[in-house]
Amino acid sequence: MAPLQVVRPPSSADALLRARGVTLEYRSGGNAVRATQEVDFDVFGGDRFVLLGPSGCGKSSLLKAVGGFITPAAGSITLGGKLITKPGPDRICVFQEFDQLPPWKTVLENVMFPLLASNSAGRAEARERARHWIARVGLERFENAYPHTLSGGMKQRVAIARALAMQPAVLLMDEPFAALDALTRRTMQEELTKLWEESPFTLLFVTHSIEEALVVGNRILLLSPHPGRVRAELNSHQFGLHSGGGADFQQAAQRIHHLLFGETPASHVADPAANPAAGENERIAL
Ligand SMILES: Nc1ncnc2c1ncn2[C@@H]1O[C@H](COP(=O)(O)OP(=O)(O)OP(=O)(O)O)[C@@H](O)[C@H]1O
Repeated sequence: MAPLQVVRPPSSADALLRARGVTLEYRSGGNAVRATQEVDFDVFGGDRFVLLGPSGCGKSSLLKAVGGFITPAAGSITLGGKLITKPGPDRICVFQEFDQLPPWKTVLENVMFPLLASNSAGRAEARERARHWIARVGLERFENAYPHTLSGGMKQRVAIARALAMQPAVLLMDEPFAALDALTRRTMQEELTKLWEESPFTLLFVTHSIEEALVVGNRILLLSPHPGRVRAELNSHQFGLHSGGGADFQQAAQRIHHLLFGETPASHVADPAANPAAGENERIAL
């Protein structure tokens, strides 16, 4: 195997979102379930940052903590230097479930709703912003449709329009395409990437698909199984929608698989002499 190169990320002082020593626990009865253990990561403005790992490693829990829905048992998460303690309109989440849209509201009403409910815009502005984003996701002909008349992919487009209309500091996505068929999933990855290319936003994206992580992300945090710990941080900006069949892409996917499920910790694979300051969690270029 060719030696892995250590990537030097921008200084963490410039991070928009910063997680430090984040341990997440759930209590049920007298027992505590530890979901993550001392997780560190930095997300910079305009990153497409992916949390990748096997089922149960705490990806969704980390997203919920960034969303402000759960509080770390230890450690902290800051956004723009401020400690996250509760949900806010600066962090909007798109989920996997198709029923995240109230069925009694039309597409237009669904997209307007959070803008109005959070007092982010008056009715006229909310309408204008909603129509803009509905058009950006290609649903202008469906403004007055109800969710039950839409396909799964169309419902996810509405959820994305609704989230981006809020202009969040970070868009949170929890396996948003996992319930779609393979072809639609690919299309949605393409559309999300295009939206980002047209006007970049900051994305924190959870998936357990290695391929999806490489296509969607520019940086990937690999988490080890339960409780989730940082296994490695990867730079994947060189891959995109059209690299799926390429040899480099396949090799990168295999390396990630090895890092996730192989026995050699990333810190042993990378050449520590190349970056003595990297510490416990190596940053690796694929
Ligand atoms: N509400 C909850 N109460 C108790 N335990 C929970 C709760 N939510 C998650 N857990 C536990 O926390 C751990 C991490 O779960 P989480 O859903 O964050 O993992 P994940 O990596 O997102 O998994 P998946 O890919 O399967 O969605 C698991 O062991 C899970 O059982």
